[in-house]
This record gives sequence, C-alpha cells and structure tokens, in this order.
Amino acid sequence: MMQQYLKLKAQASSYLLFYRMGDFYEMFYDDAQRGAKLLNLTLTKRGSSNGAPIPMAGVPVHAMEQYLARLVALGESVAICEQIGDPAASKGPVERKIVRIVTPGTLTDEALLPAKADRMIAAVHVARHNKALRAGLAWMNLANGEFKATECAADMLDSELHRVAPAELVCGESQRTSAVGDTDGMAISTIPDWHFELDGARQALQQHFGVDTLDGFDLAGMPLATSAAGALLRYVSRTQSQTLSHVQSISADRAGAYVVLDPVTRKNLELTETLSGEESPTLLSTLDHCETPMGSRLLRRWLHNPLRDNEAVQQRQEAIRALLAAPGPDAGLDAAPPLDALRRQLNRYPDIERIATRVALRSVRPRELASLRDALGDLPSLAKAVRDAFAPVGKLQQFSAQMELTPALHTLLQRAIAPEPALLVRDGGVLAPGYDAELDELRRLASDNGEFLVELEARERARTGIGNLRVEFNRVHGFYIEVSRGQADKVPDDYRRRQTLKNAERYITPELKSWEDKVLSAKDRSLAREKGLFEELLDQLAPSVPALSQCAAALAELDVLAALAEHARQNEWAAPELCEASEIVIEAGRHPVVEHSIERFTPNDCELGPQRRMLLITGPNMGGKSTYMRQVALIVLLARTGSFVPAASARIGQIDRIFTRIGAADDLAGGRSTFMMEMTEAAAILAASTPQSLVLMDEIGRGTSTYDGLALAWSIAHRLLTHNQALTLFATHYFEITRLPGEAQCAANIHLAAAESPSGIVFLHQVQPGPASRSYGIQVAQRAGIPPAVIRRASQELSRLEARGAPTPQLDLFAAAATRAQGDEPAANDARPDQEPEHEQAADALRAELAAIDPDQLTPREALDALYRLRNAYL
Ligand SMILES: Nc1ncnc2c1ncn2[C@@H]1O[C@H](COP(=O)(O)OP(=O)(O)OP(=O)(O)O)[C@@H](O)[C@H]1O
Repeated sequence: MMQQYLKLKAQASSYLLFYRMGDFYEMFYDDAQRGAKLLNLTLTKRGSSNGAPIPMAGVPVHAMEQYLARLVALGESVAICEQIGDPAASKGPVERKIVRIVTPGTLTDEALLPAKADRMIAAVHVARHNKALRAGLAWMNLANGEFKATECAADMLDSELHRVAPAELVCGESQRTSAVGDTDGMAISTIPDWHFELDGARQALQQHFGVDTLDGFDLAGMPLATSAAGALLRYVSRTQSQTLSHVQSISADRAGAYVVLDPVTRKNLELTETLSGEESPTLLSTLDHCETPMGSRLLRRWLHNPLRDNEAVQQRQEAIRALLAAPGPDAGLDAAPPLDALRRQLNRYPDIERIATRVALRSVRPRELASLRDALGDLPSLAKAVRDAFAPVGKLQQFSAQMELTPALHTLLQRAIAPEPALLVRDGGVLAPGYDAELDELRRLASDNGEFLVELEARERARTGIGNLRVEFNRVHGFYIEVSRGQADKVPDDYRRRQTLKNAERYITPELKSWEDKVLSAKDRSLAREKGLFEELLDQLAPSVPALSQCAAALAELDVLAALAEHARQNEWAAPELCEASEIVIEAGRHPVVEHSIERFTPNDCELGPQRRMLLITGPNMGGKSTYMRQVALIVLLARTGSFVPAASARIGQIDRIFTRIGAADDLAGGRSTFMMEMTEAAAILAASTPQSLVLMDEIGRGTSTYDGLALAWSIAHRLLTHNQALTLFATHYFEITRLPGEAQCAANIHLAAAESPSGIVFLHQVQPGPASRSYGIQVAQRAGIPPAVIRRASQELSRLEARGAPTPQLDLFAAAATRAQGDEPAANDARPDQEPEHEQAADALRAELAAIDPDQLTPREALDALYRLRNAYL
C-alpha cells in the first residue's frame, strides 16, 4: 500500500495528499505532520519505514469539506485521491487515483466558496516586448466560466492584480520573486517557465476552444496575455477531473476601459473592505440590496471596475431610471411599484450562475437541480414582467430575451427530479417517480416489504402455533423470525437458526431468505440505476449550460440595477450627468457610507475642472476634510459605475485614474516607515497622474520635521498643479501652503468651517471658500480628553510663540522663497522650499506664471507689462 501511496504522492508533488482509506482521508509522512499542525489533528503512526514509524493523520470523509475549507483559507492546495477499484475484487491495495486538486483559486464546491464574493485564479507573465518590460495577465473565475486576459506596462501590474484580486496567482518558477510585485493575500503557485512559452500556450487555448486561430477572441497583439492565458488554462484543467466545458471563450480586457484604481486607493476608499479588514461598513455593504448572491458578486465587480466609456455607463443609468419610474397608468391604484415587484421576484432565484458551472463540472447536487427546476418555472413570468414594465429600455429588454430558456429544460427537470430530492445521489430518492419505469419497479420491490412480512408472520404463527412469533429486520442479520426461548422446541424443521439470544432464538426459512435476497438486491440495483440515470441527466443538461450562464448573467445584472435603484430611491440619490471634459461638479454631495452612520450629514459642493484644478483644504482636525475628499472620490467612482450618486446634482467628466494619499499606516512587514510609505505613494502619484486624474492628498509631509514636511508638501502641490495638472484635493495643516493660489491661477482655497462656543469648538462640517483662519488643535485635543493641566500649558506655549511674532518658522521659509522668486539673491542660510536644483524651481515658477496668462484676454499694453515682469523676475 505504501508503494502505491508514494507513487501517488509523487504525482501530487507539493500538494497535501488526501489518501482515501475507507471512511477517512489519511495523510502520511511530512504531509501528516504539516496537516496535523494546520488542522489541529492528532498525529498517529502506521507501520514503519526503514525502522522509523510513519507519521499519519486523517480526517473523516463526511467532514472533509470543512477541513478543505480551512486548508484553502490558509493558502494550501490539496490533491484528493479516491479508491476507484472494487475492494472486494482487488487482490492487493484497491486501485486509487487523484481525482481532483483543490487549490485556493479553483474552488467550485458550494461549501468552499463565499456566496457573495468571487474567487479568481490568475496567471502572470512578465517579459520584454518591443524593448519595454510588459506584463501579461490572465484570470479565470472557475465558478462561472469567465476567462479574461490583459496586457499592461510592468509597473501597472500591481494595479491590475488588485483590480482582479485573485485568490491564487500562478507564475513561472523564475518569476516568483523578481517580476511579480505585491501579492498580499494571494496564494502563489509556481509552474515551469516553459508553460508560458507562446506557441504551446496558443495551442492549449486553440485546442480547448476547438478553433484553428485565436483571432476571434481579440487577443491579437497581446502575446504576453496569450502566454499567461494558455498557462493558466493548462494549470486549471489539471486540477479538475472534468473538462472545463463551461469556459467557452476568452475576452481581452483592454487597458483604458476602466478607471484605474491602484491598490492603496482601493483600500483607502473602503470599497469592499474597511481599513481594518472588516466587511462592513463599506461602499459594497451599504449598496448591497441584491436579492441573489449572483447580484452581490456582480456589484462587487462593478465597484472595482468603474468604466471610462460614457455610453456603457449611461446604459446602466438609463435602466436604473426606468426601474425607478412610477407604475404605468393602467397598473391600478394599489399596484406596487414595478421595482418592488421585481425585487420580490428576484428573491426567489437560486445561484443559477454557480449551479450552471457545477452542471458542467458534473458536481451539481440534486437539491441544486430541484431549485433550478423551480426557478425555471418562475422565469417566464419574470421575463414577461420585465418586458411589459420596462418596454423601451434596451438593456432591460435584452435581459428578458436572455431569460427566455427553452421550456424543454424545465420539463426535463420537472420530470426527472423528485419534488424534494435527497441530499446525495448515493442515498437514492433523487429521481422523480414516473421518470423511469425500471427504477420505479426496483424501488417497489425494495420497499414493498410491509405487506409481505405481515402476511408471513400471520401464516407462520398459524403453522407453528407460536402466538408471539415475530418477523423482523436488522442491519447486521437482515430478516429473521424471532421465537422466545420457551417456544423454541415448537419450530418446524425448515427453520434454520440465525442467532441465539438470552431469551430468544432467531431463525430464517428458505422462503424468507429468497425474499430477502430479492429485496436487498433490488435496493442495490435501484441505487445503481438511479446513479446511472442521474449521470445521463447531466449529459442531457450539459448543452444547456451556456444558455443557463447567459440567463444567470441577466438575472445578476438585473439584480444589481434593481439594488442600485432601490438605494437611490431610499436615499434620494441623483443621476449624475456624464460629460467628456475632465471635470467634477457636485452640488450638495454626501459621503455614501458616512451619511448612514451619523444623524445629520452636512452636504457640500465641489467644483474641479480645467480652470480650477486644485482645492487646498484646511480646517480643524475632525472638521471633515478626509470625509469630504473621500466623498468626492466615491461620487466619481459611483458615477462611473453607472449608479446614481449621493448629491443634489453632479456632472462627472472623463477620469482616467483615482489616486489617494490618505492616512498613515506603517508597512512594518514591508520594512517601510510611515514617512517612507507616504513618500512612495506620493512619488507614484507624481509619476503617473495626468490632467484627467483625480488625486486626493491628505496631510502629506506630516510624518517628518516641520521644515521638511512643509517644504515637501509645498513642492508636491506645486508640481501637481503645474506639471501633472491633475484634479487635486489637497488637505493640509500647513497654512503656508494656502498661499499657493496667490501664485497659481488654477488653485483655490476652501476650508471646513468651525466655530468656538463657550462649551468648546463646534464643527460645522461645511465647506466654505478661502483658507481656515486657525487650526483649533488645542480645542480638539481638549475634546479628546487631554488633561486640563496639559491643555493650559499648551495654550500658554501657543501664546508665547505667537507673541514672538506672527510668522511661524515655516512662513519665514516661504517668505524667503517668495522673495527669491522676485529676483533677490537667496541668503546663504535660507532653508529651501524643496529639494530641486534652483534652476528647475525657477523653471517651474515660470511655467506656473505662463500658465496663468491667457494671451487672448490681454491688451497689448498688458502683454508688454507681463513680458517685462517675467524678464525682470527670471533673468
Ligand atoms: N459633512 C459632514 N457632516 C456631518 N458630519 C461629518 C461630515 N464630515 C465629517 N463628519 C464627521 O466628522 C468626523 C471627522 O471627520 P474627518 O475624519 O473627515 O475629519 P478630518 O478633518 O479629516 O480630521 P483629521 O484632520 O483629524 O484627520 C467624521 O467621523 C464624521 O463623523
């Protein structure tokens, strides 16, 4: 047996091998030690090898799923080896085979998958292409058959990986550490590098899709994505015992289709996870009024993939608008709004997306088919309701078409599946009576014992004259006739003793024995027949998988749109106007999540555009700066998702990326301090933001000394304004930076208002024009519970500093910078506002000044003056 084990273990390589032995899956050697530790199992021994005992640990077969779930959550992969031979017929160990490999990214079992989140598997391949370092990324959602690929510059890989957020990432052995960046939260699997070789990858894809060329899949010009897709397909195919017939196509995700969100931004905006890693309250948890798990999963995908194309977004918006429309004139007075009726109907649908996949993988459970049968019965009325209620809206019409499945499918399931089938096929009772005559007959034979036994008992009592004779059954001895010991001498000759008890004897007769054989074999045969018929049913269902997947996609999208409509209705959200210019105009905007957690949320406006690119936000701590910045970003993101937004009105233009530099968290594991993290993120923003990007910068520079921090903050703001020209919200406590709008036209100051009252500071949370007049740090500290003695001392210290002269050291610094910009020689000991060489700094200032001049608006005299001024200042 151990030889067989070792052979299979060699096939399983580094995966834990679950080796089936009767009612247990056993692990041996190192696997046993690792498994016992991870699962908290008792480590035992079995036999010995080279004189040393062989460690063994096992899990019971019936509890296997829960152990698998724990292992997969720990990032482990497991090869499952089953007995496939007949134990009675085999001489040596029963024949065994690895039937399935469970890895974190290739789960399809209902018990192992989270209902409301996808589990993707991705493969990545980084290489030089046309002299540039590029990355090919392919990903698959095995639970619904979605298969996609994309290609991007290597430095965009991080963003792309976090957009897809795979549970498992497959890469070539040589790329494990070098090419692939931040893989936080993803299990990494390596495969030989040659699996990514282009010709082989292409061949694997062509073979799977049964085509001679991949031209139809839009992968042209994406060799690295093709390599990754081929390697991924081979990897996933190996883990399943079935062909992946539900993976029917691959599509290219072209860069530029989505608003790019880097990993930090996804985290900071708390789209689907709070900063502390909780599932709620997040944007998703707030919006998720979906009635089906398919809808919840799609909504999550939408929030992580905001669209750039206005038309696609408008189609979603149009559908939401239609769902929100009042009932039609002929609906009657007490008719429920169509949206309510629709959501009530959707609530009845099971997870058809995953059921369809499990039909394809032949792992579907009988009860899933029963729920599919019931859903298919309801579908025509849902399709009709959608068609009738929302007739003119293209998208909704398309859904109703996708929901129209052939009635034959429903009829088949109705005929085949019992009204309330058993959990497992092996228990029987899954197929409906009347589906198969032979099965009905075997079932009748197997269960029709009551009458015969009563009749036999009466007959034998009469024949023997034993009044308390009984005919009974138990699992060990089968059927028997029981007679009390005192009456045993009355039994006839054809009684054969089966068992002797203390007070009774048990017998069998030839008649009872032959009847028993018939019944028991009928039971076995009926179970075998049922299993065969179930397999045949799966064959018949297989061709319907694509139609079922399409129908599931329509239901999921309808569900998401209905959930977004419901949220918009409950919270008075408005449809944003979408435009091509890169601008953001929000009137009375709210934070979609925070508005639910406090009693009275103060709405605020925001205006950013080509003429107003940067808002410098000041105000006291706790004044609402971060909330305001995040709400602007979330409104933009929601608008680009197709949702309505929490505002009285909004106009949202083209945005290519959203960047955030918010909050400070040490990346101790990554060996980066708070300040280092802050600067790394700022560097990325300076390197990549464009005039179409939205940038949120919260208190940049606070992680170092005041001089350095202020100098950096100033310089970064300046650069963003004059060079990147991104739409920027820049919150700061450095008042000196509020002078920036005086120097550059496209910046403006706003502040969050606060007032002092006798009982302390009052936060108004209202955005007002201009810079804040003071910071109220001491008052906020007082509210936070700093001891009065400390507060008194701080107030004295503040008065002393203020009495020493109004300008703070930082103001001196910028006074110097400003003077120098006007042509004075800098004093030898002047601190410099940033680290750039002086000529670059002057060039930046010149650029800013030039940008502020609109030649079309100048008179000849003003133009001449401007020229003299610039000449004096910069020569
Ligand atoms: N518009 C608003 N209306 C009502 N309450 C608000 C509003 N904005 C923020 N708040 C409340 O004020 C609290 C503080 O907000 P926020 O964290 O945005 O302040 P902040 O100015 O960024 O503070 P700090 O500078 O200390 O980071 C929030 O937790 C929220 O409860």
